[in-house]
Amino acid sequence: MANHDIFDVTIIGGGPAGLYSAFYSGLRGMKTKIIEFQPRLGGKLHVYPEKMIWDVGGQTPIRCEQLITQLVEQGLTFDPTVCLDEKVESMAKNEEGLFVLAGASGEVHYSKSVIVAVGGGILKPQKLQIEGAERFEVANLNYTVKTLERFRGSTVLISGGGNSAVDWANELEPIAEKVYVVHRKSEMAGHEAQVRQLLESRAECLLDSAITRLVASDAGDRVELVEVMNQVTGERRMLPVDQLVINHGYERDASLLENSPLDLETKDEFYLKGTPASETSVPGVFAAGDILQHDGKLNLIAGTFTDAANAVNKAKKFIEPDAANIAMVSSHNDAFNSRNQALKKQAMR
Ligand SMILES: Cc1cc2nc3c(=O)[nH]c(=O)nc-3n(C[C@H](O)[C@H](O)[C@H](O)COP(=O)(O)OP(=O)(O)OC[C@H]3O[C@@H](n4cnc5c(N)ncnc54)[C@H](O)[C@@H]3O)c2cc1C
Repeated sequence: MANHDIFDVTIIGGGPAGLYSAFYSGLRGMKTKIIEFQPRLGGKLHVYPEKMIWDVGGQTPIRCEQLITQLVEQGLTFDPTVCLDEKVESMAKNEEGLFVLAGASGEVHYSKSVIVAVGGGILKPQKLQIEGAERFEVANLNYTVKTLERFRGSTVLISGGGNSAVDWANELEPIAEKVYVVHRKSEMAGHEAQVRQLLESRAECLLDSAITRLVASDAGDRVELVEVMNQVTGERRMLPVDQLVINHGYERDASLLENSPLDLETKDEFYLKGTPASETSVPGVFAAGDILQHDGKLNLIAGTFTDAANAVNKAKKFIEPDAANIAMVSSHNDAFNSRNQALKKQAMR
């Protein structure tokens, strides 16, 4: 036990809630670790990096990708320990009162307090159910639209009919050579205005249809033709494509809370039932972001920041009962003295 590094707070999840928690716990002088399943920080924002975000206070419209960069930079201000590619499989408490987090890597993480910031859990895109499809993933089979530029001047086939599929089709339509949208139902399921925009655009929507076959290029690494079958008429079409985008929703891995032998009260069998001050039913375990549920909960990026600051303040009091309830505001906080001087020097250059 003595060989293990013990953290004041361990944050599970590196999305907006986890990153702001890391910033704020650093501000409160806590020894902080952040554990993220994905190979990068930023959370669910990586699902929509090209979208413009308008509803984060103090940010004029900002590309989500830029917001990720800023959130990460702020989250790392106080140099927390960051473990990427690590899934926390369970949380328990040992006889010494420490939280013990079991990582899928085999590593065990020890902490005096925990902030659960896992959002909607681990999201994995539903894969295209065609044998051998995975071999095209490096070349032109995509599960997200990371940059619009990748699709400029291309013939793109999007499979899916929900909000994201409709959104991507609308964004790609003006820059792509041709956009096909293949959806297995007879109507698109996205927001009404966006569906109308799509139906009135140059994009061709193939409803009641599904992908039945992929034909590879001569080199075998790219999809060249996609066979689409109308499930009502049985008609099959072979469509030449440059890029294929699959948006069939996400599988959600919510096993963390199920596997944890702590008396954590949940809501709708997944969310952590908590207080507006980010406390859960287990002392020492706090929650922030989309995973936290209470009557006043705001499921926005902006809401994650308040949750995070509350969670950190409560965690600080949990491990140091005599600590102040909240941190000194940043404009008067000594933690920034040397950084402010460096910034001033930089501005004078
Ligand atoms: C398409 C789309 C558009 C959106 N647009 C907006 C918008 O314009 N404005 C707005 O305010 N909000 C928007 N949202 C909502 C916003 O993205 C979420 O509210 C926000 O990401 C929640 O942040 P979070 O940190 O709680 O969770 P997440 O961003 O989901 O991050 C949670 C992180 O925890 C990790 N994790 C989960 N389980 C484990 C585990 N066991 N071990 C280790 N790591 C784990 C996940 O990999 C993930 O990185 C949008 C959401 C979507 C899907």
